[in-house]
Amino acid sequence: MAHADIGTKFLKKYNGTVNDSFQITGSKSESNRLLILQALYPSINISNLSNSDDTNLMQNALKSTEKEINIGHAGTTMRFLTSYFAVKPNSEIILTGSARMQERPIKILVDALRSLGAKIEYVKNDGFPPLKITGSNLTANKVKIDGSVSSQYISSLLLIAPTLPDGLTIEFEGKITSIPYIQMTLSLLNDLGVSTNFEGQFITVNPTQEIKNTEFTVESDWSSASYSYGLVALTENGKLDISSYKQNSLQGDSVLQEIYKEFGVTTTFNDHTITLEKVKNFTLPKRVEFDLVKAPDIAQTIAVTAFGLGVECHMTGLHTLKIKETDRIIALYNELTKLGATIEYTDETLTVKAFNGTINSDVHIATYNDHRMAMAFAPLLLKTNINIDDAGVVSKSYPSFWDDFERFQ
Ligand SMILES: O=C(O)C1=C[C@@H](OP(=O)(O)O)[C@@H](O)[C@H](O)C1
Ligand SMILES: C=C(OP(=O)(O)O)C(=O)O
Repeated sequence: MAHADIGTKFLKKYNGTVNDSFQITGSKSESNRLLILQALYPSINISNLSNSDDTNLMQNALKSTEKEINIGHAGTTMRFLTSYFAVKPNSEIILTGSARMQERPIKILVDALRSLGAKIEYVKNDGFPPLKITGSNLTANKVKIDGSVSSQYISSLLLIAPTLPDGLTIEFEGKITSIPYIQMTLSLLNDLGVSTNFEGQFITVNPTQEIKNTEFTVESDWSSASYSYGLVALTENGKLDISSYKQNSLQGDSVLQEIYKEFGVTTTFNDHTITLEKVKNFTLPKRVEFDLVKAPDIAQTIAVTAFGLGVECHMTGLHTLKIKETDRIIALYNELTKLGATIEYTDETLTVKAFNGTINSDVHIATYNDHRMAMAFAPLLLKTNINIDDAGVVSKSYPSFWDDFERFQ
């Protein structure tokens, strides 16, 4: 989908107010975990499943009878299916993905599965997809893994762990990254009736044949909500009602509620709807600092909000950003600089310097096949005319993003 003129269209219609309500699709993280669990325990029913590409790819892969399955750009789909197919009886498949997916490392997970007895071979480059996976019975029950690169490897092992004859004990080497995603996986297992224990550098999962709970409702996606926060933050007195959210979320990105207070956006729960509201005449801080090691997916949204408001913003805990849909630190540097920003970065930090000039207009924002680049920059349309290249990339997690966005008119 080419949306090169989306900025011009938006600005022609936008009448200066943001006041609306809409429903955001289900969390792709919860959805993709529950789909794997449903494939392992078929009595599970899921409602409010995500309509994202990544979740559709997961559903299609689980139904597929083909020898080769292509999961496109979907990281969780790739990582979770690797363990799933490694234990699927009588199966032999090639699991592949987009050119970018073939650059996203998977060795840590493959080594862990192989140490448990799995049969996995690299089809092209060692350490990267595509993988040839032959299903087998894994009988070992202990594995050591580096937890500092991606929590998706850990969640992948945890999802199959209760189906192993003796369950599984995972021992972490190094610091554990993106912990809320591991806790989300454990909570869903606990809801199913699987008993788990996470203490220090160890997680233990007990073997489970019969599950207790079969009904699951996916909460809406908090990472997708971040773009509504970004939009409201850039208004004078905007207000948005979005649903369906829970006060006790499994999603680490619900920390947005705290983070956006710093930009003058309040969050109020009313049943399952949250109201985001910009505080009138809010006095912005000069500088903010956030450690995003537990919420890496909202880094782009925050960087753009801070730039749009002229607030200096220093973010740490970003070491995983370079192996996501694109190298997100470089992508942010490139695109914010085009708009006039001064950016400093290292491998794990990014600073947007205070800015009080005029944002450059008629700039093309490149999106690098990264949904979050398109959605994070969109709120800047309240400030200036920009063109978001390849705007259809949003479908990876939030297919109706532009429909929701174009309502603020
Ligand atoms: O488990 C998950 O659902 C996810 C874990 C995170 O990845 P990392 O653990 O690689 O940071 C996150 O960035 C991704 O969007 C979704
Ligand atoms: C990193 C992301 O997804 P994945 O790793 O699942 O491709 C994301 O959605 O921001």
